[in-house]
Amino acid sequence: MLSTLRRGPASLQHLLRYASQAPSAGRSSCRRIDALQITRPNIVIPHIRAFTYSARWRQEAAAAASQIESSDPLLEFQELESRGLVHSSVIQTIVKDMGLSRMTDVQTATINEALAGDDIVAQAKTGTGKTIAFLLPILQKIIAEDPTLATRGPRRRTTPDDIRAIIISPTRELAEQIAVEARRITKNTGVIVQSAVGGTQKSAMLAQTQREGCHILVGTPGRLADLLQDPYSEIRAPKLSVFVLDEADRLLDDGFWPEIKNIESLLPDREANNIQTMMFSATIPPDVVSAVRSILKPGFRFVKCVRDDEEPTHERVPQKVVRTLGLENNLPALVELCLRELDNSKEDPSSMPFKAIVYFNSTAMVQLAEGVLQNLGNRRGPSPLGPARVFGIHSKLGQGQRTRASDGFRRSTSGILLSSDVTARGMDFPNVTHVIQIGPPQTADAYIHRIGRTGRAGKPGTGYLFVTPIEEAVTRQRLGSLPLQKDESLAAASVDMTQAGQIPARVASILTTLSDAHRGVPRDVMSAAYRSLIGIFGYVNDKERVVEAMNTYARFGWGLSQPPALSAMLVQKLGLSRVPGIVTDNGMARGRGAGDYQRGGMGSRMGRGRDSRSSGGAQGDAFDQAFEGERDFGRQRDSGRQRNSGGFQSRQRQQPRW
Ligand SMILES: Nc1ncnc2c1ncn2[C@@H]1O[C@H](COP(=O)(O)OP(=O)(O)OP(=O)(O)O)[C@@H](O)[C@H]1O
Repeated sequence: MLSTLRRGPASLQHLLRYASQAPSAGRSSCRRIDALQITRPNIVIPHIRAFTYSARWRQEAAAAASQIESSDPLLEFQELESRGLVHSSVIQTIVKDMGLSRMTDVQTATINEALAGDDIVAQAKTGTGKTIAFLLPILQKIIAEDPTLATRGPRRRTTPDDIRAIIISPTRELAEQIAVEARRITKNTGVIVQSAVGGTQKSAMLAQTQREGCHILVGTPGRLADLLQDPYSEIRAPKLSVFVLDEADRLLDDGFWPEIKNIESLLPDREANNIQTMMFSATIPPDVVSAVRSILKPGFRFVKCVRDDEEPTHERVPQKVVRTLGLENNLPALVELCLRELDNSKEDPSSMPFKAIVYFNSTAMVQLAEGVLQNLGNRRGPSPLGPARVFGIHSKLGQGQRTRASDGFRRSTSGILLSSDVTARGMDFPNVTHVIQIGPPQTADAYIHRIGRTGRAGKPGTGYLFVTPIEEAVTRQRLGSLPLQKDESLAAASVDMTQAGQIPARVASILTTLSDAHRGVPRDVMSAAYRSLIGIFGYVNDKERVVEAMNTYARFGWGLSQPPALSAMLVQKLGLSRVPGIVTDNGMARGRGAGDYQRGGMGSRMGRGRDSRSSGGAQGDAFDQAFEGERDFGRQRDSGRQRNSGGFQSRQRQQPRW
C-alpha cells in the first residue's frame, strides 16, 4: 500500500477511489498496466531470467501505474447495461437469476478492458470471480457480432464449426464447472456452450455438438486438441474471436505447453484474425512470463489485483501449521480436528457447517485415507464423523466416479473431501470452511491454490497444514513467505505412538477407532501408499531417515507387523538396496531396521525410543537456529525452479511465524 501511495497524486487518487468502493468479494485494488514492453532476452538462464524480469518489470509497472487514467470505474453489473456496454438479457440473468449486483475488483478492472478487445493477463486472488470476468465479455462479443443471439429463440441451434470462443482449463472438473457457469449466464440467449474433457465419451460429446452446434467450447487441452485435429469431428473454429486460458500459469508450464502450442496451431492465426486472448490466474510466477508474452499480442494489458506488498492469500483465512510427531500422527490429528470442528459448528448454529477439503500429496495416500475414514463407522457403531459424509477424488478414478464425488461434495452441507491436486485449482465448492493439507505441496503456488478453495467470495475459512519433522526444512523453503501460524491445539499431533505412555482419553479413543478402521483396508492399498511415500520424499537425501519414518508409520499407524515389500528391481533402481529397513519382494529384509520392525504391531507402542527420531517437534531446535536471521530461504533447492507467487516479480520473504 505504502509503495503505491508514494507514486504520486494520480495513483493516490485512483487507489483511494478503489479502496473506498471495493466490493465485499475482494478487498485488493487492481492496477491496470498498459503495454508491458520488456524485450525478450536472447539467452535464457532460468534463475537469472526471473530476476531480470522482476527488476525491469517493477520499474515499468511503477511508471505505468502512475499513468492510469482517471475515469470512474464501473462497479455494478447493472451499470454495464445502462451504459450500453453489455446486453440486458445477459445482465438480467446475472442480476436476477444469479443474484449478483456488485462486481468484484477483478471484474471491475478487466471487463471494460476486455470489452474494448484488448489482450489481457489478469492476476487476482482465488475465489474473486475471475470466471465471470472472462465469460461476460466473451458473451457480449458474440452477441455484438450476431445480435440475433441476444435472446433465446425457439430453435437454439448452430453448426459445430461456428465456435466463437475457446476456453481452456487444466483439469476436467474445472472445465465442467466453467461450462456450467457459462450455461447459466447464456441461459436467456441463443448462445450454445459445449464442453470437451478427457475421460468422457468422445462420441457422445461429438453427437451432441454435431446436433446442437457450438459457440463457446470449454475443455481440457488434450481433448480439445484431439477434437480440433480429428478430420471427422466437424468441430472447427474459423470464426474464433476469443481465446481464454484459465489457470494460465499451469497451462503455460512445461507439462501443458506443447499441447497449448498444438491447439494454437489448429486455430486461425490470432494476429491476422484479431482474435482476443485472455489469461487468468491467482498466481503468475516469473517462469511463465516469456510464455505469456509469446501468446499475447504486443500491447496487452496486465491487470494485477494482488499488491506487491500483500500476501497472495486472503487475510481473512487464518493459516495454521500443525507439527505432527510422525507420519503416523497425521490421520489421528486429522480426525481430532474434524471432530472438534464438527462439535464447534454444532454448538454454534450461526456458524457455517463443517465442510473440509483434505489434500494429500499422492493418489495412493488419498485412497488409503478414504479407505480408513469410510470404515470409521463400520465396526463399532456409527461413524464419529456423524453428518459429515466422506468423499475421495483423484486422477485414478474414472471420470464418472470423479464427477459423482465432486457433485456429492458440492451438494453436501457438511462433508470431507479427500483429494489429490485435481481439485486444487479453480474448483468452486460452496461453503468450504476448512482446507487441510497433509504435508507441504510442491510449490508455494500450489499451496495458494489449495488454500483458495476456502474463503471464497468474501466468506470465512481456515487453513491447516500438517508437517512432520522430515518435511520441516522443505516447508520452510517452499512456504517461508506465507503467513503461517503455529498451532498446538491438537493433542493427537504430538502423541508418541511408539511409546507405551499416557495418552489423553480423547486421543486414545480416536486411536482405537482408527485401528479398527485400518483393519478393513486392503493390504495393496497400504502397499501403494507406502510406495508413494518414496516418491513424495524424493527430495530428502537422507534415505535412512525416510525409510525409518515410513516404517514407523506402517507399523504404528497402519498396524502392520512388517513394512510392505518393494520390488527388488525398484529398490535397486532407486539406490535403496543398502538402506536399513527396506523389505523387498524377494523376501530379503535389509539391515537392522527391518529386523526390529517384526517385533512390533498396531497398538504396540514399545521398542523405539524418541532418541531414534530426528529433532524437530519442539521450538528452538537446530533447524530454527540454522535459519535465525536469514531473510531469504525461499529458494526451492530441490526443484531448481523458482515459482514465487506474488506476481511477475519476486516477493521478499519473511521469517516464518511457526
Ligand atoms: N460479483 C460477484 N459478487 C459475489 N459473488 C461473486 C461475484 N462474481 C462471482 N462470484 C462468486 O464467487 C465465487 C468464486 O468465483 P470464481 O470461481 O470465478 O473465482 P476465481 O477467481 O476464478 O477463483 P480461482 O482463482 O480459485 O479459480 C463463485 O461462487 C461465484 O459465483
